[in-house]
Amino acid sequence: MSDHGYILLVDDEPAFRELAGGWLRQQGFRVKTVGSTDEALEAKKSQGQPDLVLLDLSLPPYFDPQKTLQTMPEFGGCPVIIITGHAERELSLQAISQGAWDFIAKPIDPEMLAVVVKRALAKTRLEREVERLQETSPKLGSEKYIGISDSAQRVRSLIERIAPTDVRVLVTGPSGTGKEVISRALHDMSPRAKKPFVSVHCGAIPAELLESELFGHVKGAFTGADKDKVGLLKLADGGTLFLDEIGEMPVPMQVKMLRVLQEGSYFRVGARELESIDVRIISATNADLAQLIASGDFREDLYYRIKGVNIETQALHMRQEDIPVLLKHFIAALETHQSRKFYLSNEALQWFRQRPWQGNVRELKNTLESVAAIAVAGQISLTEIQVLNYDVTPQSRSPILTSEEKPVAFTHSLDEQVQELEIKLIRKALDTTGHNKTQSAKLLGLSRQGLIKKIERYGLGS
Ligand SMILES: Nc1ncnc2c1ncn2[C@@H]1O[C@H](COP(=O)(O)OP(=O)(O)OP(=O)(O)O)[C@@H](O)[C@H]1O
Repeated sequence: MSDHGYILLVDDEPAFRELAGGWLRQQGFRVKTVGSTDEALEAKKSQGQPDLVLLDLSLPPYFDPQKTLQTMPEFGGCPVIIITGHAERELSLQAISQGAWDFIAKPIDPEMLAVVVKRALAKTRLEREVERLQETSPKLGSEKYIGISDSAQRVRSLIERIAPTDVRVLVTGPSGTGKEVISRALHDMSPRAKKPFVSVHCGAIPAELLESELFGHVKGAFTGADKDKVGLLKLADGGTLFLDEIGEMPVPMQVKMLRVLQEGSYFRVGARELESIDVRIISATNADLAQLIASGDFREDLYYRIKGVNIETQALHMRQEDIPVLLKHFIAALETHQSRKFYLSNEALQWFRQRPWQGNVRELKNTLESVAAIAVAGQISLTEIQVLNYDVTPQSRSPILTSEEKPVAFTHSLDEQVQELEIKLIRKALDTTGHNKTQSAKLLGLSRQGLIKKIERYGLGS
């Protein structure tokens, strides 16, 4: 097969087919010529999807250009170039408005034909490349878990390594630290990505309903079961089942779940036939499962079945360096969502950096969103934070910057003061990251190259 591309030429004039087909073959294209739309669709079935279709509009059996135009979508989305008989300009324009890529008028100039065809094939190639990249890009999912700390980087690299496998994963860590974000990323980057991701909050469903929610039931299985019901497990078939707060699953249900994990099969409530499913199980908890096992509230055998690989998240106060990048990420999301810009003052950034954030990233995000909601002209400063009654004591203003901050005096030019501030911030960022330039650049919102230039300019290299 020629790798220049496969062209399907549809025209009812044998002489034209011969001539144009010959030119195109000389140019290195693989060409199939047919005389009607029926034959064209037949050829598509037997010879596969063309990269390009050259289509005469006046074709048997109807010789009706409108009818021919209606067949365009059946060529599977590849570019269609219309061949017009006698300078039918109107018709050609109409064809383009209906999705044709281009048109070319008879008598055809071979050089013109070659140009038009090459341009259309380049489009096909590009589109296929984009599709391929979208399907295979390994980073798309894990990049949603934001952070530059060692802990966040470890989490991302684990996601990338285990997502393509079917290994079971247990995500542990404090509430609001992104356990669900991780679980979704694992699914999005897996071969199951196009199948469902079904999330079950094991503690939120009353114990007596959980079995029927998960496994489904048959009509008449219990009072109120007035029709068959498909369970969440079946809905997740082929995809991922996310068992959130697995530590809260009632013990009798744990026994039933164990069977599913061991055998891949279960009974719907009230049913006699076994159901089989193929799901990947990801579980998450902020509870200490070892302690629950010791107190008899969690089955040890189930623990070993769900554990597979353990991904552990850290409380936000243990990785403060993640706060600026998380804020940047959430602000960008707000900007996209609200189509407006936000500006975070340095002092506000410091305030965000220092809070204990017991509710972790969830609390950070909610707080930012509340403050942004009242930010006049998008300015987020300590004033807005104070208006919402958050504590803004002078200590909470300390930090990166202000511990060394002097009162503003107009003894230096603005440029000099800006430079002084830049030097302080760069030094502080380098100290905070143990002189890691990539991380420092991220903290400062600069490119690595940009940071290196500034370090050289100010003579800050050690
Ligand atoms: N590293 C992160 N990157 C981006 N967003 C994050 C990150 N961590 C948490 N979030 C955001 O914080 C919020 C809480 O995250 P998530 O629900 O995944 O936490 P969780 O650990 O599953 O919480 P819980 O234990 O309470 O269920 C979500 O809005 C999520 O998008």
